[in-house]
Amino acid sequence: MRAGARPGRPDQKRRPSSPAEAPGLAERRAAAKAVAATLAREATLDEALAGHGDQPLVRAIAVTTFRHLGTILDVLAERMERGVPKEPGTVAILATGAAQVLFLDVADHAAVDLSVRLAREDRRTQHLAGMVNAVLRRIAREREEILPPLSATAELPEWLAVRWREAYGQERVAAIAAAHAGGAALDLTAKGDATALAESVGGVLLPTGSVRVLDRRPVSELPGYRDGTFWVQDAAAALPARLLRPQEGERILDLCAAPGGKTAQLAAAGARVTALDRSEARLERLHDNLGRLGLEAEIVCADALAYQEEPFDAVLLDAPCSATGTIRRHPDLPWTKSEADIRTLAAVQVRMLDRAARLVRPGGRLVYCVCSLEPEEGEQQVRAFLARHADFTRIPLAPGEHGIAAELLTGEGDLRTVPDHWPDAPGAPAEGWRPGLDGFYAACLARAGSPVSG
Ligand SMILES: C[S@@+](CC[C@H](N)C(=O)[O-])C[C@H]1O[C@@H](n2cnc3c(N)ncnc32)[C@H](O)[C@@H]1O
Repeated sequence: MRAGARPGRPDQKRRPSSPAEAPGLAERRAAAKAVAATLAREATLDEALAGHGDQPLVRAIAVTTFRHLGTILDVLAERMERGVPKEPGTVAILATGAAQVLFLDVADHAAVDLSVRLAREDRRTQHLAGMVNAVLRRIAREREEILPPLSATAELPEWLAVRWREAYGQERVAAIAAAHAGGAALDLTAKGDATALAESVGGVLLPTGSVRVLDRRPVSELPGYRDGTFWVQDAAAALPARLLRPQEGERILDLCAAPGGKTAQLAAAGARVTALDRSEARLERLHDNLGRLGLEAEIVCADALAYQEEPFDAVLLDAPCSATGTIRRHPDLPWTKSEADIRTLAAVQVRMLDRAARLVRPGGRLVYCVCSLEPEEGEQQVRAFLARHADFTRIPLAPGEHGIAAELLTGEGDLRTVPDHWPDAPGAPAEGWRPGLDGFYAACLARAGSPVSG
């Protein structure tokens, strides 16, 4: 597969619209299909939307549907005597129709009429066309009473709201949900001088060393992109590699490396990096990314759980996780993950951490991180690891180290970022500031001993 290509599904390809087809129907069909495939867990929303990059309306409808799915499902349920059907194709037609009526600048008659046409053209939903018409018309009539004031927390599925209330409290959950609505900023990591990068792209140099872009130009149009002077990486995602303190010439293993944001940081610091991942397609992206940046790493396609090698000076484990810290970018996540997924992932993380520990030389360092807000995948995981491995201790972060303020640290000195961090520009006010950080957890651990004694 070409590097960067995503697996497509034949039925997601754009059909040429026939001369008789109503204007805008092809876009609604593509959006509803992408939403249905995502709800059915056949693809992530990004994968389902691949191939529609030149159709902003398709993306806008699908993304808006997921951003407001909590409200939309409540609104539908209140207006459907028998409840909202479960079949993903039907939910997608109703939900994309409601998203247009409630949240997008689309004429009601177009939103309703095209949704009804979509229902009619599929034999599984033909019989529901009348119901789609009635429900969406009613939502359009009642829009004024439905809309203000909306609670951001209502956009979260109940299972996630409940567990976050327990972990973070009601106030923080409301702030996180509000941050989801705003989407994510564009952050860059500089290969070299971050101050010069901030100046050249007209961005803000963040205290942690990343650069936040203030305008909305496409990345490839930013000065220095072609020359490989930076890569896109959320400011929180850039912190775990900093916690590892990579040194020139050190052998470092990046254990779940693709597509390579953290590998690039380690290589740019002069470390000799082994970048391991089990996904060949994602490693191709890593290879291409390093190529653009003029950086090098040994690339290994293998299962981390079976990998054996001479122990390294340091290991970075960016473990596969529920990714609930990245909902600003992936609004479909809460609707396609479950508590069971978190339990399954947490069990894999235990095994990965134990494997990673064996790959750290005596006296070496291990950084564990996840882009998840779930304590089972973060704080609890490291506490349990330290209880299992008496030869490892935590290296706590002091407030201010790496530019990380106390509010981004746990009581134990680990990193814990949440999407509502940095509502205002840290340091000086910045015009056009876009708030927020991905939710990340990271801990730096040291193995006892010295290289000589090992
Ligand atoms: C969170 S992503 C890594 C992101 C990457 N560190 C970066 O900064 O660009 C997790 C990665 O783990 C990989 N992965 C999942 N299970 C794995 C396994 N058993 N062995 C190796 N890689 C695995 C996935 O393919 C995925 O690329």
